[in-house]
Amino acid sequence: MSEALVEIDRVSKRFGDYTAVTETSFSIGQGEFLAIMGSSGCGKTTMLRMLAGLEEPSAGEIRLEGRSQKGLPPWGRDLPLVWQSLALFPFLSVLDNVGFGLKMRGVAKPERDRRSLAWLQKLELGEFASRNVMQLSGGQRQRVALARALVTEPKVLLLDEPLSALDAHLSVRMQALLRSLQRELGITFVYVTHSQTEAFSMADRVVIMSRGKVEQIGSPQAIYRHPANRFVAEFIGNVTILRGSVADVGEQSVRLNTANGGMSVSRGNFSGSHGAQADFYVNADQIVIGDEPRHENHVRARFLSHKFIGNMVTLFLEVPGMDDDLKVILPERTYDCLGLQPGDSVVASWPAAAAHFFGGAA
Ligand SMILES: Nc1ncnc2c1ncn2[C@@H]1O[C@H](COP(=O)(O)OP(=O)(O)OP(=O)(O)O)[C@@H](O)[C@H]1O
Repeated sequence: MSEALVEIDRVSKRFGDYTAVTETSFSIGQGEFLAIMGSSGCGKTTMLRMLAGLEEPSAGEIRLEGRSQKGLPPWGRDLPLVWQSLALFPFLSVLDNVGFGLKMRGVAKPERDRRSLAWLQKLELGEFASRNVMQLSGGQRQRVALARALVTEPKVLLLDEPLSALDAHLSVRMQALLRSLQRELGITFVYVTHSQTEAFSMADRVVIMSRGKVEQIGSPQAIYRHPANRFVAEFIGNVTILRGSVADVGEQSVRLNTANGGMSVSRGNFSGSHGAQADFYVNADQIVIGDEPRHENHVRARFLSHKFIGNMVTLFLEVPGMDDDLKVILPERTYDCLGLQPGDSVVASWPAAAAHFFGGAA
């Protein structure tokens, strides 16, 4: 990670008896695009509001460029917040909405208008400058909100689900715009979202939170391939979790006895010993389906159902002795070639390299 711009140092937030964020620490790098994800109510927005100065931490400290932000009001920070509801002023023109932050900072009208117009042009909204914001489309308003936040040239931009009210097509366009803008400006973005697609397509690193705690921080690839624990694996949803007792620890792989026979798992930095119970996960996109086993780990399964995600298909297979369905992700074409019908019997197989222990990636 690049040099830390923001440090969240053992920060907690309590609302009465309820702890929304529990002693959380992580740093955000200069110019980084950081996405925060997690189940509903896990404390994402509270974290963002503390960064923005809309809530004070109950304990711990937030530092920007090494300076404590304690007691600083939102307008005294370099951390503006753009959120889903936008909060544009309906009675002001587009230009005056964008210039509002500059007005609060005492910038004179001609300079304010010059800078606001430059941002509107950058976001392809120049022709709408004199319009009332209520006469704009959802996507245009979203860009006005962005221009309003960026006009003060903040060090960090905080975004709370800014695209959730947009339709899928517009959301994809806005994702591309946000990403290129962030790269071009070199501004640090902290982006709260429910959408894995948004987080994984835009962010340099993703923070996964659950019940006020950070479960994992890492690149989208690292989180996708090596979830740190059961929560992250289930949240991301691209693996099947299995359990077995250790039969043999080899150099490259570990042999386990499971309810479905012996299975080999990448050893990574696994340190358990013979007889120990261990959870492991199998990556859904590394499982092969056919009539015969093609890899050393294999189970006979019954095809239950499928779900399209873009041009990939997730298959759900029932395997006797397994608590959860076995998930398999295939390209749509491969799935079509298989011609599967619900109830069909198949063999699913995977190499040891497709199976890992939690937190065990070498
Ligand atoms: N002002 C408040 N007073 C009391 N409880 C609050 C307050 N703000 C948030 N909470 C509680 O803190 C927890 C975390 O809320 P937060 O809004 O940060 O969650 P979130 O992860 O952003 O959720 P969502 O994805 O649903 O928006 C929730 O249980 C919420 O009810």
